Amino acid sequence: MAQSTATAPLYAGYKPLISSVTTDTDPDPDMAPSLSEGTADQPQKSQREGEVKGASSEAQRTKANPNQILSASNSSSIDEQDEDQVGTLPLPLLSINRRTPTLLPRPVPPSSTRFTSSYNDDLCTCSNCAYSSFSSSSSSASSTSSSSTSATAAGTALASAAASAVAKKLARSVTATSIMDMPYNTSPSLRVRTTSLNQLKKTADLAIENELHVCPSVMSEELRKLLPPTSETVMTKPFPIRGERTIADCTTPHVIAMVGLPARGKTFISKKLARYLNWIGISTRVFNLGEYRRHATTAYKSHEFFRADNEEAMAIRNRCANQALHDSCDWLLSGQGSIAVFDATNSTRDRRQLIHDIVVKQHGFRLFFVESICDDPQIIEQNILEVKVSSPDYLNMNTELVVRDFLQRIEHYEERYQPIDEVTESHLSFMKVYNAGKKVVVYNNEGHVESRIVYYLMNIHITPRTIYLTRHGESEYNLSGLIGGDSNLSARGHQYANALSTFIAQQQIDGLRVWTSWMKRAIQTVADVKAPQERWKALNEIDAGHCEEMTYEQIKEKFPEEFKARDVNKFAYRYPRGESYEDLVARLEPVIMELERQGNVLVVSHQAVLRCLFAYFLDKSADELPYLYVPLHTVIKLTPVAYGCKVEHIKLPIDAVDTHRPKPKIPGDVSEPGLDGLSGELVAPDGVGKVLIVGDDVATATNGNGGRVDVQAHQ
Ligand SMILES: O=P(O)(O)OC[C@H]1O[C@@](CO)(OP(=O)(O)O)[C@@H](O)[C@@H]1O
Repeated sequence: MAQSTATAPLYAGYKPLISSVTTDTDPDPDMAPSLSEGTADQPQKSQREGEVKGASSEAQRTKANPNQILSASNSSSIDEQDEDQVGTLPLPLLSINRRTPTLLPRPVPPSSTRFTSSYNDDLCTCSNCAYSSFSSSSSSASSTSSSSTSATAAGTALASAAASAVAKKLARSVTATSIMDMPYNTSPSLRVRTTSLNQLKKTADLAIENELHVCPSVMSEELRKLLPPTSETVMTKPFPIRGERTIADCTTPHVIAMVGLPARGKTFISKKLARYLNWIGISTRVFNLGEYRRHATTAYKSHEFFRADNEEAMAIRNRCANQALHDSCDWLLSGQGSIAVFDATNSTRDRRQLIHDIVVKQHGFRLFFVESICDDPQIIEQNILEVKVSSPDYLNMNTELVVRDFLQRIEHYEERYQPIDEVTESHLSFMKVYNAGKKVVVYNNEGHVESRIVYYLMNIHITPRTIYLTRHGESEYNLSGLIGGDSNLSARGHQYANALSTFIAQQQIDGLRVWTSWMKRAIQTVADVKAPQERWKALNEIDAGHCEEMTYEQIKEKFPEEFKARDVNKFAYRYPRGESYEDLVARLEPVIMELERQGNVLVVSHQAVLRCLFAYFLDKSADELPYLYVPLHTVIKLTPVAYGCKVEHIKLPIDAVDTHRPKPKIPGDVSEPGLDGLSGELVAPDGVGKVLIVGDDVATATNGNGGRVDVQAHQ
């Protein structure tokens, strides 16, 4: 609804031009009352002038207010618009006017079937299928159609109706074409949409140029391709990208409420899910009830606190739950975020009903429950040992005591636990994950965001594994400071390839798989690595478009404004005819999804691509992402632990140039330090990361042992 309200101003100024459409004697006054305002006698010349004037003022308006364009560009908003408003656009109506006499009479559909979003349902103007579109229409429509072959007065009226209908359809196209005037810096998502809207414009032009009355079913293949998108032809990217989601997919805030007994991995799921959603551009925050409880109470003493008959404690727990839930909703209401994950046990029906009342009934948000069910004692014990022993609740308590206390805590919850029930809670939307993903049940899945969450949670696993990330060896272009391209490795790059294969062999990694981009420098780097290899085009380096194979200095000289713009917002900046980091994240989503499914993997890719992958594992923001330090000749070892990821940097001792360009203080400045020598920092997040430099023996072995490297000091 908000969308159609927002689109209204786009049409507001066009009423006078409607007067040019006079042959439309639409029998249905609801359809387009404004269409009857004009006269048939106005000369075509003035009509054309009006047409041009209208078009240019439309363009100006469009430029002036991209927000309106946003609304208009949304295909659903176009489809849902008030037909009156749509019918007021001038441009194609004139063309239709000229061609009206050639239109064949055809049946008028019942008003309820008119102007649906698919052209297959449109009024068809060819004699071939006068009946086909509306074969199920009312009998009066059918009887009208029986006389369609004779050019009677009724037929003429019908032809006008048809012309009007087609005009309206084209009016939509013209509404859409105005989007082509959008400013260059419009969000990438809109620019992608423009592609399909360009098609709409061509549709209008071509349809006018060609025989407008030709039915899609008899149109040439080429012309049909240019028709407005239908559910079959609609052009979208495989994955929407950051920012776009917040506009399009996530307009309704969501609360994801966890359900389950303690030690069922709820916090693991919450944190991991939030990391993923933030990475794909949906602002997400976890509200953990345990933290509220710790804040509201003095030091935790024992499981007694969680007894169902401990009224005092129960009052505190309920207060904390209310507070956490209200904070989640307030955060969503403030517009800072799109998804709040309410990480609590929510283990009774009453609690879930309360959440539903507040989230859905009071605020009108979407609510999705994720219940984690686990009856595998091994998984539960592992969970307690991994995350509960180090919990602030159990500071300085020995492991055995912790396990015993925690198991008793679980028992208290079990007394009152009511798993989500499909019958009594059939109004809820939820998924159940059994034994860390062995089985998944989805119920009342309500939309795109939920679907993505379900898909993601179906892919993650908790089997221990390690991911190794490395850039290719130093390339010839790295040596000369050129970006992009597809050059070979330098001599030192080949040395790194040798050292890497030895290092990997030394690690004796179980079931290792090697993934590389399609670029020569990446493939050459793993030539000697003994493991199954896969090439991913998605791992190719960022496409620098017109700036490919140039140095930063050359870009600055040739495209100074572009160069500066990239420094201002490196994440969102898209190279002319190339890509942005934002695009990269979208392109890499399938890679992340597959990485989540896999065991041990070595990924050999490029500076920008690895920054994106690294940011996912390290939960880095869009601002930090394009500046993460990913130096050459260094292996980044990622080991998932508890709620995060352990990071180790293993630098193999082969020199390489430093290609990192830190964010300059002044956008566009290339004189900043950092272009030579080490400029970035190896990231050691949360104190768990380590920088490891492999000993000199590797270099010696590389040089003096026919490529057989003896790697040792990397633990
Ligand atoms: O985004 P910035 O910091 O420019 O880094 C990306 C650049 O890194 C480079 C090297 O400069 O990657 P790589 O050598 O890993 O393929 C370029 O090809 C690429 O354009």
